[in-house]
Amino acid sequence: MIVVDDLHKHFGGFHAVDGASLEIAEGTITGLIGPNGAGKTTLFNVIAGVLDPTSGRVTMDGEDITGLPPHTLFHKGLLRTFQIAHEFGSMTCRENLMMVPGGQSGETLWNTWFGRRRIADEERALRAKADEVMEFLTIEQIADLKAGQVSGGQKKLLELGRTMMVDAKIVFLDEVGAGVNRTLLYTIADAIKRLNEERGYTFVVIEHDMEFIDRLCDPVICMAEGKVLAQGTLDEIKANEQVIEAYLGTGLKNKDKLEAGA
Ligand SMILES: Nc1ncnc2c1ncn2[C@@H]1O[C@H](COP(=O)(O)OP(=O)(O)OP(=O)(O)O)[C@@H](O)[C@H]1O
Repeated sequence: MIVVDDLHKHFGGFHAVDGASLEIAEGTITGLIGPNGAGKTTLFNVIAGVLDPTSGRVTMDGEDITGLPPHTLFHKGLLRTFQIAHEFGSMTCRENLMMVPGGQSGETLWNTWFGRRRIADEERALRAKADEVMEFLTIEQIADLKAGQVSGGQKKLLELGRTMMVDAKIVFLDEVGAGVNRTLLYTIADAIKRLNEERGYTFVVIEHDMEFIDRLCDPVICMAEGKVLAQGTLDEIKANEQVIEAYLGTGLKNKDKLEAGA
């Protein structure tokens, strides 16, 4: 589905992504792990059009999507979750979801004058969709709360919910579990699994929590120093000499991360 071929992203003389090549198969929940500074987020940002690559190629279903801007990729069904921006914190959770689909009729002056009925119909449909998404994620109870007031975990579910407002094919999740308690972490993992199984979403998940990765991901790809080191099941990755060395090379704290959940 996604093929990344010899991708480079340099910041000045620093090679954050240094010739990474990998494939994401349709229908998988692929885990992306690696020690701090391995280049995972930078790789995500290049694939999702947030950063231009220095060189290399990204294709989606055979089509070259290298360097396409996020909104173009969004319309192709490739999404990357973002934290709910501060300025949207004063809107309700439902409104945050309703804002997602672009190109609504209400956006043009013509429609403002002549299309009131259509706008009302679209708003009703959007509201129903938002409510359906919140029900799927079991967060109906926060619909009318301001997004800035809900817990960190609920915010993560809301971020995931934003990807459900459009027909996403592949979703990139960057540490959705960070700073979230275990119970909510499992709720998030469960939602990801159900979206994968019931709605056919493909996921790529960056995560440091190995238990989370273990629960969800197959295959797992390990990066270090801007390169892909290994790909396989989590057990294969954990047993890989190069992977162990890469984690050790960046200090014991990282090695503990690899072993956590073993
Ligand atoms: N805009 C930038 N300018 C300069 N250096 C950057 C920039 N963005 C990232 N880097 C550097 O690139 C390297 C890779 O960073 P990146 O965030 O992609 O790693 P990561 O694997 O996601 O790490 P972590 O697990 O800690 O989030 C880091 O050394 C980082 O400091």
